[in-house]
Amino acid sequence: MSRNERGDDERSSAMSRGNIVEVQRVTVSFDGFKVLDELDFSIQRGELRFLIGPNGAGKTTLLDILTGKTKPSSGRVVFHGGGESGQESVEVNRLPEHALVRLGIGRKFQTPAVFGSLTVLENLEAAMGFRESAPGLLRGLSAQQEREISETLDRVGLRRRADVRAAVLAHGERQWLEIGMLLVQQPKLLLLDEPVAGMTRRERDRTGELVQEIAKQRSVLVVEHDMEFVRRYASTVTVLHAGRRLCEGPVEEVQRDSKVIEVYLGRAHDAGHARGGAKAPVEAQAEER
Ligand SMILES: Nc1ncnc2c1ncn2[C@@H]1O[C@H](COP(=O)(O)OP(=O)(O)OP(=O)(O)O)[C@@H](O)[C@H]1O
Repeated sequence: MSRNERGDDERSSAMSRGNIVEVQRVTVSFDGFKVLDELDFSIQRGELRFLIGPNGAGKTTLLDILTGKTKPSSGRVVFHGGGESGQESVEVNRLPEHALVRLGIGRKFQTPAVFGSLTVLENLEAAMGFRESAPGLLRGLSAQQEREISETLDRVGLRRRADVRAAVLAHGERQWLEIGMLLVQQPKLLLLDEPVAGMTRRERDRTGELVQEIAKQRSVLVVEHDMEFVRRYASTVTVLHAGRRLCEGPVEEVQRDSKVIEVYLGRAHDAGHARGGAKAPVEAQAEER
């Protein structure tokens, strides 16, 4: 190996030490159509990353790849949060979804998956139980776990709603409860799919602050169409288009990029006439409800 090659190798291993997950030349094809096209993508430890792009760009498919729901046609996904140390590299494609959840890849879908008949507190306890093995569950929660649940109630702002049944929560509260349920499972990488969809402005602001708070302790990837929210709470943004990375960088740079304006942001001003069936970013939701 030449000195140059060794240098490249060392640099790439130094880079991967800083990354929690790496998507390496991943292609996903459905009926010969490439939804992800030799995509390279990574997220650093402790990073808050936003992912935007027109409809059909492959954003959801990328989340599916990261959680093991969809297996790539080629390429690989490496999660650097495995093993006892929480630093070991694990190949995502080789593990079933539930194993990846236990390893620390947590995902929140657009529709909250909370138990309506249970209270907020009971939902958090149930989620904590999922972290445990069956014998652990039978022993009940430890004092430490109860402390964690209590801290989570404060973090997601649901302390005063602890004994309320989840079925009667407001839309925003239900979303925060689900985020809380993910947090008690201690994910190292948290994936949020359009977390502010359908929220009022106040709920969006609280969610933005919550997401930034969470990202101080773990890596977070947020898929979002609401550009007002992205501008306000994102630092680094990746723009996906036709299964490839179109642009990546600070939000101020990304929104000035002519390619991004052409394929995505420009459509905000032409929402009713978006080309190729693409949906415009949700600027209108920024209005006070
Ligand atoms: N299981 C599947 N079988 C066939 N085609 C699929 C499947 N899943 C996704 N696709 C196609 O892959 C493309 C990308 O879809 P994907 O949902 O990843 O895009 P997206 O960027 O998340 O879009 P949106 O913003 O609308 O959620 C779309 O054309 C979609 O129809």
